[in-house]
Amino acid sequence: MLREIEAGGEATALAFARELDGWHGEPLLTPAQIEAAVQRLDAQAKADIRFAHANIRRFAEAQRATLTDMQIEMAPGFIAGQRSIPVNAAGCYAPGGRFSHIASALMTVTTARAAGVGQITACSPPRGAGGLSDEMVFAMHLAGADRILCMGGVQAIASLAFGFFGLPAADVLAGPGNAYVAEAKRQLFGRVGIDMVAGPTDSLIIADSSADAETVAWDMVGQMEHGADSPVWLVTDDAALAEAVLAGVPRLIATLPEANAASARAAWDGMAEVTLCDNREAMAAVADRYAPEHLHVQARDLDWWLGRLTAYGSLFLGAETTVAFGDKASGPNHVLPTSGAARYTGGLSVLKFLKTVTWQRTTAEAARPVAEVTARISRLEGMEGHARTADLRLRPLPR
Ligand SMILES: NC(=O)c1ccc[n+]([C@@H]2O[C@H](COP(=O)([O-])OP(=O)(O)OC[C@H]3O[C@@H](n4cnc5c(N)ncnc54)[C@H](O)[C@@H]3O)[C@@H](O)[C@H]2O)c1
Ligand SMILES: [Zn+2]
Repeated sequence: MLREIEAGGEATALAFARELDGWHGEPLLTPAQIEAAVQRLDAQAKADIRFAHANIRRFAEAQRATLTDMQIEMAPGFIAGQRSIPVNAAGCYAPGGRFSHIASALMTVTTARAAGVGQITACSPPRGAGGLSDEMVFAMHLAGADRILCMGGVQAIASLAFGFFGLPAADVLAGPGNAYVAEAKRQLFGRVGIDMVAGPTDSLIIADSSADAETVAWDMVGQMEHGADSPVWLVTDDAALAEAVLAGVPRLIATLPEANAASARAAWDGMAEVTLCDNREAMAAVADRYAPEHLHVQARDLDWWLGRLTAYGSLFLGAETTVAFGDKASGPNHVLPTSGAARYTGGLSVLKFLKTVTWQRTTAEAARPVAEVTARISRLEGMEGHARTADLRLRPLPR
């Protein structure tokens, strides 16, 4: 699809949008359409999206503030430094196939804005003949999207990367999506930056005997709603709790609306695991090995767990919080590494939209020792051209 779209251009992207999503409208929203969606949306939805946005922005801005430019004197007169520079253009994908992930729009666009990205395009697939929902448009607009593209799947990712429809070609593509979206981003990586290759969402709960079995079971069921390929794991050192959760989950699933229950049942039957351990160190070792996207601890001594656990996308400490808080509204980003990728990366942050670059500058005097060593190392390597450029710095430069 990527090859076809690159060769065929905008017309091919639009043809896929018609074929796969039944979309016959314009790809880009006009300012009037955005304004109309903002006007139509009810006050409670607006207030809730504003609440979530304010938290996500506050967290992302604090994250940005931890990154300070630096410079050091390597030797008197020789200075080297480091700066963080935002990319020029970002493309932010919010999934919209099964669910309309307005929270993903907030997570990606808000974070790109906090990083200082110049041009941000947000996109999501049309939800029926009306295109994007009013709440999706409101969320994208509030978060600071410069343009809104009503398109999903590979055709959207390609349009962002290649700069179709007058969009600035994206330097970074961010946001979760299904297997087609993830694979398109993976194949484009190198030409553009991406946040990560995201697979189906996963969650692990650590619970000791202080946990409430019904709460643990609900937290598992809630995340199993994502579907058949979304694993949820329970790790416990309390056999009675394990038995109670095993008995409780099917009962709770049955209380959900049928479509959601079907997804949760498929995840429970196909993917879920309960692991019984001897002690908390063994539980921590299991969690580190699974490196879950979401890790929720419902156990005593939360500070011990915070210090001990080393592999997760985002950590939820205590029964008072829940993974859904992070998914929707509490502040830390929900675009997170899945399928064990938390062994080597964290989730979406301002860092994914920033380039950490370095610079150097020197006086002729301070350059001398560096030039001498550079020339000798270059000659050891057989690089005479490099050596000559260093030699030049041992004499006064012509003006
Ligand atoms: N990790 C996270 O932070 C996170 C957060 C939210 C959602 N998600 C994940 O995002 C995914 C959302 O998937 P979705 O499908 O609901 O929405 P989506 O927006 O990712 O995909 C919908 C698009 O898929 C394309 N498509 C459908 N069938 C196709 C086919 N046969 N060939 C080519 N393209 C096709 C269509 O063009 C459509 O626009 C889920 O896997 C969910 O778990 C992850
Ligand atoms: Zn979730």
